[in-house]
Formats: sequence, structure tokens, C-alpha cells
Amino acid sequence: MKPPRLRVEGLSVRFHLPGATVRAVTDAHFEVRRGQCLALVGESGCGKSVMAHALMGLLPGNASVEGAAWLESGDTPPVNLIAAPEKVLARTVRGRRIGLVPQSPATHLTPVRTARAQLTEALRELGNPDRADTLAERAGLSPSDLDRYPHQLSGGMAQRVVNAIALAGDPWLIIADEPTSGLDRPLVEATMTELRRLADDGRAVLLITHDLRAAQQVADHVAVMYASRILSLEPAADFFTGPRHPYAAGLLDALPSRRFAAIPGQPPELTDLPGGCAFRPRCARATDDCGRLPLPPLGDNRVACHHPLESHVAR
Ligand SMILES: Nc1ncnc2c1ncn2[C@@H]1O[C@H](COP(=O)(O)OP(=O)(O)OP(=O)(O)O)[C@@H](O)[C@H]1O
Ligand code: NI
Repeated sequence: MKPPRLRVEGLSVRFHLPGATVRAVTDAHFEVRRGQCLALVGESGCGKSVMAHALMGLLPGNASVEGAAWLESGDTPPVNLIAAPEKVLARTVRGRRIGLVPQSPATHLTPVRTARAQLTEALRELGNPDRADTLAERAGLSPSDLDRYPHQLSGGMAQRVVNAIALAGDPWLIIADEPTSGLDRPLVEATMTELRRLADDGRAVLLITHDLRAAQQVADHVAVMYASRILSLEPAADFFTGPRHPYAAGLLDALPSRRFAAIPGQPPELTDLPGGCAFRPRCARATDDCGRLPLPPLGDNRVACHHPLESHVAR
């Protein structure tokens, strides 16, 4: 039996609008294995959430998808999340093999029912209603916390409730989409500690975030997305000490704890992406080649760039 993993191959998502096409994800390749956390980072609007929704089979009707996303659970034949019928995704994938930790936990919970009612309902749907207290305890909640309504929960507690709900069906893959937006630093750190524990317990974690500090706390690998494409995918240690893509270096330099220097310019519109490298107009290393030649594949280099930085440069 092979160890479970998610293997994404050439995934592209487009949205069709009257008079325009939004290229939200372009030719993504990556994998996440049990025991590991992959952080997918990038500026707002680059396609991170669309990627997550594509993997969960939750795209709206105006989307078209290409490529494959193989969920290799080990116990059953691999499922291509992109091609599987909705019935299969609903019955065997969402909640059972993939748990989604949603953005903004407070708004994800129903205000009129207690945390316990919502957790129990999730458990009942997945066939094991008796585990509410055990799950809550593992998520760091006491039984009395569970008897509260969402408005009686702090941001951190609400986060723990949605974490517990995501784990109700004992999924081996966790997709967490901005699980810390709006939380203060200690809660961000607590949430990251929880995600790291899930990975160390043998789950696979795909963390979507634009918080690089949070990513540094948990990630084994970091994928950087820009204007719908993954431009680099490196081991976290390499990414944080000497990233090889100029955009990745720019993101790190923008951190207040580093140079606090924002990358000049704006990302392009996804309805009007240029040929070649989309980062070229903002890139200090760009040459004519970057517009003329197709973007090189990530490959063994781990960066889709014609002029990558040396690895492990002291920055
Ligand atoms: N249903 C839709 N129809 C058309 N365009 C859409 C649709 N859903 C998302 N988009 C567009 O796809 C692009 C990627 O959006 P996405 O939500 O994935 O960004 P993101 O990287 O998650 O950003 P953020 O960090 O702000 O959450 C955006 O330009 C967005 O406007
Ligand atoms: Ni998003």
C-alpha cells in the first residue's frame, strides 16, 4: 500500500464571464503527502482559494477545469477530484478524506445553534455521532465550550470549533484556507501549532495563507503563487533562508521583520495575462527573454524563472 498523497497535475481553472475569461489557476503541479504541510502563499487574488475550491469540487457553474488532482488515499483506488461525479465527492471525499478548515470561522458557524449541535450534526452525517467530546478535547475545547453559541465564543474558540468539525470524519488531508485571517498573533500561533500537530499525527496539510510568518511556523514546503501560477515550490528551509525566485525574495523582503520594502507595482488582471512571465513588469532581474519565451516549468529547479537567484545566498 502506497502512502496517501494528493498529486496535482496540470490543474487549470478558468471562469467564463460575459465578454471575459478569468484565468484563476494555470497549470499547477504539486503534491502533499501524509506527515507534511505544504503552504501555498501569494498576494490577494492570485488564485489560492480557487485552487482549494477546485480540489473540493466546489467551483461555481461558470468555471471550467483542466488537468488532474489525484487523491491517493491508499485504501481505495485513486480518485481524480477534478473528474469525479459530485455524488462520489459528497459521499467519499469531502469531510471523510479531505477536511476543509474554512476562512473566517465565526461566519461559517450558524449563529442560532450551539457549537455542540453543529459538531454533532457533522459527526452524525459522517456516521459517528458519539465522538463530539473526544474531538473537542483534541481541538483544545472543554465540554462547556461546546455548549456555547458562536457569539459567545472568542475568535480562537470559534477557530477550534471549525477545526474540530473539519476533523469529524477523520480525514487524512486537511485543506486550511486562510485559517487565521482576523486572528491576533497568539491565536495565529496556536492555530499553526494545531496544524503542525495534525501533520505530525500523520495527516497531510495544505495551508493557504498570505501570512508568511504563519507559514514559517508549520510548512515543510512553500509554493508561491502569482497571477494564477505557481512560480516556485521549495523546501521551507530554503525558501525562508535563500528563496530562488525573485518574486519569493520580494515577498520576504516586504516583511516588517525584514526589509519592510514592498514590491513596486501591482499584479496583472487575470482577464488579461501577458505572455511569458506575468511577474516580469515588477521584476528587477527581468530581460527581454522573460516576455519572449514561455515560462520554464518548475521542474527540478523548483522555480519557474529564466533568471533565478542563487540558492542559499545570504540575504
Ligand atoms: N466565480 C467567479 N467568477 C469569476 N471570477 C472569480 C470567481 N471566483 C473567483 N474569481 C476570481 O479568481 C481570482 C482568484 O481568486 P481567489 O479567491 O482564488 O484569490 P486568493 O488568492 O484566494 O485571494 P485572497 O488572498 O484575497 O483570498 C480573483 O481574480 C477572483 O476575482
Ligand atoms: Ni482566498
